[in-house]
Amino acid sequence: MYINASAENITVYPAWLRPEQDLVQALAAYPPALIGDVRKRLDMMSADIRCLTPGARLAGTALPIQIWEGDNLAIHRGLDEAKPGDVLVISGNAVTNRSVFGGILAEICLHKGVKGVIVDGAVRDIEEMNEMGLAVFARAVVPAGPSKNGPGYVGKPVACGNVVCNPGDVVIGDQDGIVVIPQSELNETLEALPAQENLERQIRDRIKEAVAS
Ligand SMILES: O=C([O-])CC(=O)C(=O)O
Ligand SMILES: [Mg+2]
Repeated sequence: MYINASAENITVYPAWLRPEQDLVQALAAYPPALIGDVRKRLDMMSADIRCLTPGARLAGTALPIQIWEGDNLAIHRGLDEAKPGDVLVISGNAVTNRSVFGGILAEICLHKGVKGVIVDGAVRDIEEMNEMGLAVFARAVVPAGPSKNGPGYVGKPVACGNVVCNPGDVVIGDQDGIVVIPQSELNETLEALPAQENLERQIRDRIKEAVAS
C-alpha cells in the first residue's frame, strides 16, 4: 500500500484464475448491449452506474472489493493484488455521501495496469481522472472524502449495480453501461455473438432497402 495504515482487518481471499487476455479482447470487440442480448438480456448492471469519463470503453477481468460504506482502506489493499488487465469492481452498498475513489487511487491503478474501476458508490477528482485516461464508472460524484479504517474484503464476490460479480468474471462497459460475463460462460457468449450481430445487420439492411425503394 502507498498509505500509512494497517490493513489487518481487510480479508484477502485466495488468488483466482484470470481468463486469457485474448478471450477478453475478443469479447471487448462487441458492445455491452449486444453482449447483454445474447445473455438473455440479463447480467447488466443498474442504469444508476454511469460512465463518468466520457467516451471511455472498458474491458477486463473483475477484481471484486467490498468496502465499508464511505471507507476505502480495502481499495488500497486490493490494489496490492491487482494484475494488468484487471478492473476493480467495488461494492460500497450504493452509499453516495462519501467518495471512496479519486485521483490518487487512479494513479495506482494506471501504475498497476488496471483498466478501470466500477464503484457502487461515489467518486471524486473526476476531471483529473478524465485527463488520466482511466475508465471510471460509478453511481455518483461528490467531493466529500472517505475514511481509511476498513474492514473490507478483497477477492470475494460482490454485488455491484445489482449484479453479482465473481473474481475473474469479464466486465465490459461503454457509454450504455456495464455487462458482467461469468468466467465459465465466456466461450459460449463469444460464440453466440456473430449470429446476433448478423441478425441486427439484416434488420438494418431491410430498413435501407425499404428507404431506397
Ligand atoms: O482521498 C481518497 O482516499 C480518495 C481520493 O480522493 C483519491 O484517491 O485521490
Ligand atoms: Mg483525491
